[in-house]
Amino acid sequence: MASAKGLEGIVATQSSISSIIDDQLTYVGYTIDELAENSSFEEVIYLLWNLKLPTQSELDELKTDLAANMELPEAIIEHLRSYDLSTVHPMAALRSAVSILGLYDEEADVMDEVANKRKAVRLQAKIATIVAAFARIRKGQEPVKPKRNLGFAANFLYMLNDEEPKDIEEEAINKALILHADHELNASTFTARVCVATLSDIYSGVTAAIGALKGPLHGGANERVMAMLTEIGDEENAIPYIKEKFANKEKIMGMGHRVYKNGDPRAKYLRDMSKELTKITGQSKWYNMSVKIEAFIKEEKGLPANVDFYSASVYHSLGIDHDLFTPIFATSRVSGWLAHILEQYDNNRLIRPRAEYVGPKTREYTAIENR
Ligand SMILES: CC(=O)SCCNC(=O)CCNC(=O)[C@H](O)C(C)(C)COP(=O)(O)OP(=O)(O)OC[C@H]1O[C@@H](n2cnc3c(N)ncnc32)[C@H](O)[C@@H]1OP(=O)(O)O
Ligand SMILES: O=C([O-])CC(=O)C(=O)O
Repeated sequence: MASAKGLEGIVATQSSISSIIDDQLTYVGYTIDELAENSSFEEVIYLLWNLKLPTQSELDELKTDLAANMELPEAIIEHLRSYDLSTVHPMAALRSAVSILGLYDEEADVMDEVANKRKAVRLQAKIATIVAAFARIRKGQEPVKPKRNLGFAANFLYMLNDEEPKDIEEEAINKALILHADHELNASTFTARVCVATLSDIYSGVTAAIGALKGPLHGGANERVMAMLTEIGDEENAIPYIKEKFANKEKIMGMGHRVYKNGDPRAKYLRDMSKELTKITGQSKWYNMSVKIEAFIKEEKGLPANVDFYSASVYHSLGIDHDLFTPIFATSRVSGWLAHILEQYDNNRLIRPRAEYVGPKTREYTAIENR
């Protein structure tokens, strides 16, 4: 039985949600380009969960439902307050809070399709609030309740900053949320599907997925990109810094991808946003540095920038704390996880691959006193 390390190239399921073909990403057949240019995040959520674009009234209903479900049970706020706020990473806080959220949902273990869709709305809505509330609590600020008249992107920024965002800020977050929403069988989505294929509940699936997204080889890379840019500090240090990383055989965060070998189609939108936003904030150096690094790594190693690379300078320009970058990714990707969870339930079979055994051949047991 031969194995494929990291399951590279293995087709593990069929899915109607998103596809990556010839370096083009589509959600339910619509290119990411059309969606990024024209749609709202709520429209994309509807698309991923229903496999069709909403009519205006369907979209209005989803928006109303999401806004109505954003508020957190007081018990979750109390849990967030109880963490060691000086050390707990927001992704760890989010992972734990989502698990705890399941304890307060009477329908958590109800498995019918309609109840699962209701839970999907509740989870999608509340994850944004958990991220914003935790960010404020750890600064000694009170959490801000969502406003029913704001869209998802604007509400998230409002709850984070206690101030309604400017149009350009709302547009940037809306586009980033669209671009991160789904990505075929990435590691966290696969994790979610493996979990719920045992017929475990939605909260377990999303909790497991958050754990997988947190790692630096996946969603956790965006925070580390900003740490790297900060360490580099100035444009002229960029190439010597990367050369040293190469000499030490260290990986450059935000570069490379398992599937895209010629370029991640999401990166160009984030690159453009980074250019615009860093210019507005008078901090073009982050963009200039990023462009230099991207070109050098492409030239030296043939590796493209992935979605995490330019999202770092985009979120930084919006004044967002660096350790919230991956939780923002989760706030978007939960829409994709939920779509895949619903799809998995719809046509389920336990996911249980095999391992190629490479340990010692069968041996005789030695009694403990003779070892
Ligand atoms: C949303 C997302 O999850 S996007 C990915 C976010 N993750 C990152 O940005 C972390 C940095 N990137 C990486 O670690 C990898 O490119 C991954 C994890 C994304 C993909 O990994 P894999 O498909 O397993 O590629 P793998 O690690 O085998 O790399 C192939 C070769 O390219 C090199 N390589 C890949 N990525 C990088 C990188 N970022 N920096 C330097 N070298 C790299 C590897 O060292 C390896 O070289 P070798 O053949 O000489 O040993
Ligand atoms: O697909 C992957 O392996 C990682 C990725 O880009 C994502 O999850 O958006």
